[in-house]
Amino acid sequence: MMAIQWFPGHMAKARREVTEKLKLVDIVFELLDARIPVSSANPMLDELIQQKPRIKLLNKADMADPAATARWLEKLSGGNTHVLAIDAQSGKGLDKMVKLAEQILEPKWERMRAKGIRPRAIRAMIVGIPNVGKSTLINRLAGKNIAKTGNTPGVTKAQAWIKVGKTMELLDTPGILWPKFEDKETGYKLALTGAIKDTILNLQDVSVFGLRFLEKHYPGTLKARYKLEDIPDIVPLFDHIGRLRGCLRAGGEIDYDKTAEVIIRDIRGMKLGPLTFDL
Ligand SMILES: Nc1nc2c(ncn2[C@@H]2O[C@H](COP(=O)(O)OP(=O)(O)OP(=O)(O)O)[C@@H](O)[C@H]2O)c(=O)[nH]1
Repeated sequence: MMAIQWFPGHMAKARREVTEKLKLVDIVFELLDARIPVSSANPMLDELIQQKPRIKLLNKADMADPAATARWLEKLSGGNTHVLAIDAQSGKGLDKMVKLAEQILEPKWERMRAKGIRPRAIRAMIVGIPNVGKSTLINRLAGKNIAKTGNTPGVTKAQAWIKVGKTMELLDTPGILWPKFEDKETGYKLALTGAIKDTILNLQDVSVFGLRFLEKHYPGTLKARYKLEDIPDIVPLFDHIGRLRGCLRAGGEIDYDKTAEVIIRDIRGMKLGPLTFDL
């Protein structure tokens, strides 16, 4: 995972790089995290892409609440927006993304054929925030490990294309854009899904947000995981989980930092099952 701190200079550079790459492609795959389809979007992408065809991919669908994913697929698609749920790690849904791209670009290809131009491969790129699964997806589509994780600042290199089947060529490096920094809640969701570094937010705050979210939206799951009859207030809840999981200091007191880590690790590690945080 790339450890990016998004300072204004980095944002400007990322924007420039994505803008350059966009000129080379016919279609953009916007990779989103199926657990946070709204919070994992980059706030500037619409402006950068403008009228270029785009397919939104809800990745890590295996980690998201299937009912919520079904609702998001319906809600986000319509008009010019196409959405698919995928799982880049296992490869689920990837055949559909190539077919959908062919379908979207068919009118353009038809026009080329009508002018007597021999159709070339569709050129595509992947964009997304850190840790959303860009490299995993590129590697999957390539069928071998040729996509590199991360990039080297200051080193400009020629773009290389990966052949995906007979009809598509994919840029071998993804466009990396920053996540939203709009409000605390978005930040917590990004932290719970591993999109931002653990040092950016206070882990106790992140875990408290997680527990309150679970209490509200997935109470049965919360109770089952931590052997609760009822869900108590936040401090006794922390005490209970800390004791249950052995997060204790030398004197026997509950170690809240450790407890927070355990809760976050449980959520990220799917110990509470598949969850969606944008509902
Ligand atoms: N469960 C699950 N995990 C996934 C999926 N796709 C990617 N991952 C995992 O998510 C983590 C991040 O994946 P990467 O492919 O490195 O993400 P990236 O977007 O290239 O990350 P950066 O290099 O930070 O920009 C890895 O641990 C992957 O194994 C998926 O569909 N399901």
